[in-house]
Amino acid sequence: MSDQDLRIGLIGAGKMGADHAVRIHERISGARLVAVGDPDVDRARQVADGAAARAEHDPFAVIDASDVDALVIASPGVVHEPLLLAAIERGVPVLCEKPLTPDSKSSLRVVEAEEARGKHLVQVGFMRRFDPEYVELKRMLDAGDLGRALLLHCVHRNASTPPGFTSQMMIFDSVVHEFDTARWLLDQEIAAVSVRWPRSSAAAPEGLIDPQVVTVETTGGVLVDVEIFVNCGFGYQVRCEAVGEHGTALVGADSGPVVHHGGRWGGNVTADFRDRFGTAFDQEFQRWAGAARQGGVDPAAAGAWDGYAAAAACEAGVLAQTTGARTEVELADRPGFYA
Ligand SMILES: NC(=O)c1ccc[n+]([C@@H]2O[C@H](COP(=O)([O-])OP(=O)(O)OC[C@H]3O[C@@H](n4cnc5c(N)ncnc54)[C@H](O)[C@@H]3O)[C@@H](O)[C@H]2O)c1
Ligand SMILES: O[C@H]1[C@H](O)[C@@H](O)[C@H](O)[C@@H](O)[C@H]1O
Repeated sequence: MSDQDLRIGLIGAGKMGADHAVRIHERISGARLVAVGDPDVDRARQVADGAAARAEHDPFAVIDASDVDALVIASPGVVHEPLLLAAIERGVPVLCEKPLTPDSKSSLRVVEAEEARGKHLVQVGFMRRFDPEYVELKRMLDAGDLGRALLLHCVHRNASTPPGFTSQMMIFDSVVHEFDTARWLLDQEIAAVSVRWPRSSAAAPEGLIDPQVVTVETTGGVLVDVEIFVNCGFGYQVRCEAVGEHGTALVGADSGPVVHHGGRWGGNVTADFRDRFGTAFDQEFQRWAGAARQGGVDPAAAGAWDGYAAAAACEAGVLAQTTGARTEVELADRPGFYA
């Protein structure tokens, strides 16, 4: 610990907040956790105790604290907007877990507040941008190694869903990652979204349409298909195969030790996102802490505009799911501030 450490306030002490607290405390350098805010103060205390930080039941007490240099928001997406607006007003850098907010209007308000403040302060936790394999795929596409990109085939599978997880959440909580990934990998916007589905898995809770297939058309003429299957039962799997004019590249093929034992061979499937993207989260946080010490955000990360664009694509996706129709994405003009 040093006097130069970035002093971080964490908001939200649930599954993700607890994981990020350990990350800050044990794995990244030049930063330490000083406060944890959660209306469930017992949870806040439990997470804070593990990192020698203090607990607050009011998240705004963390945002306003004079010993907090930067914020991590890991509360549910529906409560992000007021927290982000308060952080922007205070002028502190903030790493906000995805989604920026759950709808495009509130996301645009965050974008406008940041632009009015005149400083890039908001980073959105689309951690795939820091996964070594995705970074290599992005490099190949940028360099034109595969020729022009034509298709992305994406697979996004979760073992199971928590209670209350809805068909709409499969778009704005899960496929939001693929919307960001496609925009980032291709340097194109999402133009239109369509959603179809087969019969539901018997493992899907009552009322959940699972799996679904989301088709995305980009402004540059690339077609992206996403299988979202959130009760696949066997583990966490995220894949993306890019098809270019001269070749293909696949990210997320199973890797790790191949074990031969007891007359069988095979390997392990990761259990969840913490497992599969642990390295990406660590890298995301380390780089963000470095940028936040200088008062800003990491240019390699998703910013507020990216969060807004992903929210607009989600909105089109949810509408497409409801109406069954191909739905165009409505996007505001991109301000020069986000060029
Ligand atoms: N990047 C990823 O892969 C990934 C994975 C999981 C979750 N997430 C995101 O992380 C965020 C948190 O998800 P989670 O799974 O940890 O949820 P969770 O339900 O486990 O925890 C959320 C916590 O936030 C607290 N909370 C509720 N309202 C709050 C408020 N107004 N201020 C402060 N805290 C509040 C709750 O008491 C709870 O402790 C969500 O935005 C989610 O989408 C991202
Ligand atoms: O909030 C989680 C998280 O974003 C995971 O990365 C994603 O795989 C899940 O589908 C989603 O529910």
